[in-house]
Amino acid sequence: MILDGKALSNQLDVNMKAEVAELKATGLSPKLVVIIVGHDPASQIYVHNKHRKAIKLGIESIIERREADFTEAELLQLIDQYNCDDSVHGILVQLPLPKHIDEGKIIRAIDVHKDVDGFSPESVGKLFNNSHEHYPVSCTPKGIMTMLSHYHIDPKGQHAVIVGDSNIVGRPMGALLLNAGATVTYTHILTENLSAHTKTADILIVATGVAHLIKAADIKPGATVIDVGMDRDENGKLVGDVDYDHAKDVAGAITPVPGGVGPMTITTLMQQTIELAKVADHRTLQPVR
Ligand SMILES: Nc1nc2c(c(=O)[nH]1)N[C@@H](CN(C=O)c1ccc(C(=O)N[C@@H](CCC(=O)O)C(=O)O)cc1)CN2
Repeated sequence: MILDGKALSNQLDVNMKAEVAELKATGLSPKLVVIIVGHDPASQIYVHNKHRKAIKLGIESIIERREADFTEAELLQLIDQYNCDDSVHGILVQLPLPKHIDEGKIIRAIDVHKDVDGFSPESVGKLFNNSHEHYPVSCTPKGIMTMLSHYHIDPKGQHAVIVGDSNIVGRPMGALLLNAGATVTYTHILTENLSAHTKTADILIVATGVAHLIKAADIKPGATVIDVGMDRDENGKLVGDVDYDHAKDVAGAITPVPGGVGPMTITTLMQQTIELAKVADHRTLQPVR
C-alpha cells in the first residue's frame, strides 16, 4: 500500500478551506508569519509551498525574508514585533538558521501562544507528559500520525523504530507513538548494527538525511515504512532515506518521496494555524477572572 500524503493533504484541504471561510465570516482571520533567514535552496522551496497552501485555504500568510547576515538581535526584534501583533496567530522561523544564530534562543523568543511549530519547551513538555490539553506538535511527526490514522494503521502494541534523533522529527515522533501505545526504540547515527533494530520494526520511521540509507533487507516483511528524507541522489533527483524501488516490495505500507510526508507537514502547519487562531479568539472572548 502506498501512503499518499499528497492526496490526503488535498482531501483535508477541503474541510480546512470551509472552516477558514466560516471563521472569517465571524471576523476571525487566521494569520501565519514565516520568517526565513538566508538562501538555503531547500528551505526556499518549503517556505514557498507553505505560502501557496495558506493562500489556497484563505489563511493570511506573510513571508519575511532576510539576508544570511541578518543578526540574532535583529531576528529577536522581528519576532517581538509579531509577538505583539494581535492579528498574527502563528509565527514560524524556518530551520536551519545560519550558524551565527542560536536556534534555541530564537525558538524560546516566540510567544508560546503563537508557537505553531510546537518547538517551545512548554509544548514539548506537554507532548512528553502526554498532556490531554490542546497544544501544537512538530508538524512532520503530527502529520505522520494523521496519515497512519487515515490508513487505519494503529500503533497500539506495535514496535516502532525511529531512525534519527532530531528535535523536529525523531524525538517528537517517538513521543507521539509512545502516547499512542506503541513500544518505541530510538536509533541514530551512533547506533551499532542499525539493521538488527530496523528489521524488528512493525512501524519504521526514517529521518536521517542520508539518501537510501535503508534497503529492502533492513525492513521486516509487511512493515509500515515512513520516509522523512528529502535527499538528492547523484543525478540531483529528490529521493528519500529509504531505497523506495526495492523497499516497496517488502513493506506492507510505504510513503513515497516526494508526495508522502512533505505535504502532510504543510497540511499540519495549516491545521495548527487555524487551531491557534481559534484558541486566541477564545482567550479574547473569555476574560480571565
Ligand atoms: N521551522 C521549521 N523548520 C523546518 C521544519 C519544520 O517543521 N519547521 N521541517 C523541515 C522541512 N519542512 C518544513 O519546513 C518541509 C519539508 C518538505 C516539504 C515538502 O513539501 N516536500 C515535498 C517536496 C518538496 C521539493 O520538491 O523539494 C514532498 O515531500 O512532496 C515541506 C516542508 C525543516 N525545517
